[in-house]
Amino acid sequence: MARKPVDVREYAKGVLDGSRTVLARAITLVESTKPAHRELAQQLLVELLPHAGGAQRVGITGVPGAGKSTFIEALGTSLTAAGHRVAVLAVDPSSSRSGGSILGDKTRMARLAVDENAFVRPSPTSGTLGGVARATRESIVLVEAAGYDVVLVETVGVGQSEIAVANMVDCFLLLALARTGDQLQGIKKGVLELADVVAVNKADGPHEADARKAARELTGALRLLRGPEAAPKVLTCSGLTASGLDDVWGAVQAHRAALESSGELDSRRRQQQVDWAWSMVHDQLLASLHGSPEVRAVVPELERRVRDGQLTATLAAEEILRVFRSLG
Ligand SMILES: Nc1nc2c(ncn2[C@@H]2O[C@H](COP(=O)(O)OP(=O)(O)OP(=O)(O)O)[C@@H](O)[C@H]2O)c(=O)[nH]1
Repeated sequence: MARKPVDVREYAKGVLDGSRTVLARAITLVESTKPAHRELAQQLLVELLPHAGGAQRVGITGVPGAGKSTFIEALGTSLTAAGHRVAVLAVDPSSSRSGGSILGDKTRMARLAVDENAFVRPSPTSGTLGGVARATRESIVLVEAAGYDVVLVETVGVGQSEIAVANMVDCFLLLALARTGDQLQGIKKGVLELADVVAVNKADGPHEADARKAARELTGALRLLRGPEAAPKVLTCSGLTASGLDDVWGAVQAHRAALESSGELDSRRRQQQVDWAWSMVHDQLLASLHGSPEVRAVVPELERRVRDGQLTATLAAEEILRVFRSLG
């Protein structure tokens, strides 16, 4: 077993040399919330940033049961067979509550987990969505520096985590399911607005016709929602039989090529960095507000008075902010 790296240079060298053990440890470092680790992690990221940015970053979402792990396993193995190096990361804030990650679990991607050209990492399991998303964003830098040229970031299609993932990738892929009667059931409008490519999954055997019908309906719905120009392409595929995966990957690449030729890829990534900085400011301000004993001392009473109609929400917010600001 490799010796544990002790300083930033050693970490950086190990990552750049493609050591999986050091890469795994470096990710653990960026996931840590301990101040000493945070400082070391930031130094490491500064060191590795010049070597990052080379991968195709793809977000993958879908409701639980949409077949994300089967799809990623099939797509990932076909990409490694074609000579790519594939990293799979995940954003699953529920894992911080349950203590166990439902996404990116190695046992769900048995073939990819033992593929020497793939690196599968479960979702970080500590902290808020902001914290989990930060760790995953920083892990993208690490896996890119380690030479992975495709980064797949998986997220479960419930809650705010899709927005976080859409903001860290070049292409956001939605895996949908055919559901007779109500094809849009379970897919939130917000996710339809974020998707760059949509694939109706499990288009195999007796489900194939339903999947094609769902794809047509989704195409119509997306044109209404986003306009004919901006509406993403809707395809059908099966993670189980691997049919249609080439087309889905083709659509992901076509989307990237369009972004690249218009110069938008670069500006999108730069804007993502700015948004990321601000989202950390928001998270940290809120965390220090909620963590302050002075604020906590006044909040229950203010909330009670708002609930009872004795105080307006505006005045309550002003009072909370006044107490927070007075702390200097
Ligand atoms: N027919 C068919 N079944 C599939 C396909 N992909 C996955 N399944 C089945 O659907 C179920 C869920 O698949 P997973 O790949 O675990 O799905 P997931 O979206 O990761 O699900 P969660 O882990 O619950 O989020 C499993 O029973 C799979 O065998 C597919 O392409 N076709």
